[in-house]
Amino acid sequence: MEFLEIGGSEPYRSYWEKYLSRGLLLIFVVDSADHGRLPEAKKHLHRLIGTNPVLPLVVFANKQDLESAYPIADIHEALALSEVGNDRKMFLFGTQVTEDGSEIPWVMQDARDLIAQLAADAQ
Ligand SMILES: Nc1nc2c(ncn2[C@@H]2O[C@H](COP(=O)(O)OP(=O)(O)OP(=O)(O)O)[C@@H](O)[C@H]2O)c(=O)[nH]1
Repeated sequence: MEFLEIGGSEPYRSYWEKYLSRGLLLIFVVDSADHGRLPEAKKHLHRLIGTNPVLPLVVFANKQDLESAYPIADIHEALALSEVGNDRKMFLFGTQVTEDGSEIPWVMQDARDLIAQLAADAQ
């Protein structure tokens, strides 16, 4: 399985749609503590998934270790995930990673298994 990580900053955004058309699923990572940018993340997410009505979507609400992080329910609301529709498989995980990557939380392992399954189903 091949993963392509495309940065979220402005200069990289033009690549999103280009590569998405060749992808088996979309993994969209947001910073749960960056409250100010969630509306922008929501806008881009909905624009992206609007190009393919059935592409499976996995959202990582990352940085859950930070005190200021929005809980999952708030991320769900902020990204308007209830508007994603019933034709698409959609999953939302609260995630966090350690700085040196030494610990892989169980939720990441579950997410990995799910992603592998979704990719296999899409092939
Ligand atoms: N506390 C905490 N910090 C994190 C977590 N994940 C990433 N970081 C830190 O956030 C900073 C930015 O991480 P990047 O992954 O480079 O940022 P990014 O937003 O993905 O950058 P682009 O790929 O350019 O969009 C780094 O200092 C990471 O160590 C997390 O779960 N918790």
